[in-house]
Parts: sequence; C-alpha cells; structure tokens
Amino acid sequence: MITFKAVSVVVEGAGGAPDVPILDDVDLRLTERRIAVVGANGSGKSTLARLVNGLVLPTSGRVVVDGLDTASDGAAVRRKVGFVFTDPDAQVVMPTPQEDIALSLRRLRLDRAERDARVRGILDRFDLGHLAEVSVHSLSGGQKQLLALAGVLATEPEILVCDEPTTLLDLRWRRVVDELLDSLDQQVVLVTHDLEAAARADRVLVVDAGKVVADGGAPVGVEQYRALMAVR
Ligand SMILES: Nc1ncnc2c1ncn2[C@@H]1O[C@H](COP(=O)(O)OP(=O)(O)OP(=O)(O)O)[C@@H](O)[C@H]1O
Repeated sequence: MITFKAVSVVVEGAGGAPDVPILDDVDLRLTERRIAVVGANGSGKSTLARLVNGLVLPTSGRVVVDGLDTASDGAAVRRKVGFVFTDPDAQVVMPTPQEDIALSLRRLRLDRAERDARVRGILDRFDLGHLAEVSVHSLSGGQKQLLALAGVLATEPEILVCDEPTTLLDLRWRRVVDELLDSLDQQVVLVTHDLEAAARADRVLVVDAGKVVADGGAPVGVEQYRALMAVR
C-alpha cells in the first residue's frame, strides 16, 4: 500500500526568489491495482509519481510504501517500486538490449546460466529477442520504450510507477505498451495524458496546481478532468 500523509513539496526559489510550492498537503491511501494520475501540464503529476519511489522526497509529511518510509528507507523502497520514465534514453544505458537487461538483473545475483536464460525470456516476452545484440541506438522509439519497461520489470518490482510511458509512441506501439501494462499483476501507478488509458484504471487522481482535486473511479475521474480543462 502507498500512503501519502500531509505531503507537501516546495522548491527553493532561485537567486532569492520566493520558494515554489509544487505539491500541497496531499493525503492518499492507494490500494487499487491500477491508478491513473491525470492533470494539466505542470500540475504536479510527475512530482507525485516520483515521491512514490523516493526520487523526490517530501518537504513536509511522509510517503510510506508497504511500511517503508521513502525518506529513511529509500533503497528498500526503490527495490520495491520500479519507475519507468517518459524518455527511455533516461533508462537504457548499455550498448545492446541483452546487456541492458543483464544489468537490470544484476541485483538478483543469479548465476550466469540462469541470468542468460532470464534475459532471453524477458526479451522474447517483449518481442525484442531478435534484437538482443543490436545497438540500442538502432531501436525504434517504441522498441526502446519497451526495452526500458522490460529492464524495470526484470527487477521484479512489486509496484510499477510509469510517467507517461506511451507519450513518444505511435498508435501501434502505444497499444502494445498499454496491453502490456494492463496485463501486469503488479500495482501500477500511471501518469498519463491518454484519457483512454486513464479510463481503464480502477482509480483516477486528478491533479491541479499541486493538489489532488478529484479522486475516484473511472470514468467519473476522467469526466472530472475533462470538466476542469473545459473551464480553462
Ligand atoms: N526541481 C524543481 N525546481 C523548480 N520547479 C520545479 C521542480 N520540479 C518541478 N517543478 C515545477 O513544478 C511544477 C510541477 O511539475 P511536474 O513535473 O510535477 O508537473 P507535471 O504535472 O508532471 O507536468 P507535465 O504534464 O508537463 O509533465 C512545474 O511547474 C515544474 O516546473
């Protein structure tokens, strides 16, 4: 379970400018399997997502994941919570897909034969097996996004946080990634501008100006977001 207790995030203003509030007094208890986070650009969605695995820490309040405080148990939280960035280049670091997945698996301390078998299995599952040894620079944007997702899932996270994982993708690859995310057993927190994806979630959080202004089941949450955008 993911819990936000009176969480605020404030960043220091540059050059003596006033501090900038990013998230304001957010309380959440997230138990649903599929949670979508929607909201306008700059509303605070990524900040909220990054709080879940301790990439961002609260200025005040606490974020607790299965009993682990992200501020004091950051490493343990990150073993539990996988994070997929919008831009796969932020995540894919090795020369080939095979090496990239092997790097992700390193933490599991498998022997070589088992690790190689797992790498092959994961790449095949993501339809990347035939590209195992090519340069990652030759992959399409969609293939790279799948590789980034595969690398995170290879670490067997209990919770997956994805920050707009399909934004760079064409319709075909978006469908592939959507179906894959929908098929996962893990709890998934999905930041998205794709309202079709949000509508499939069990719960939709609408973020506006650093606050969760609506919170409920889809499609009601999606409608609340549409209504909020319509008055702008
Ligand atoms: N470290 C930081 N320093 C200053 N401002 C920041 C920092 N991090 C985030 N912000 C600002 O906080 C606001 C919320 O940012 P965030 O990335 O969480 O928004 P978002 O809802 O994910 O936006 P988008 O949909 O455009 O990705 C933005 O105005 C952003 O510029």
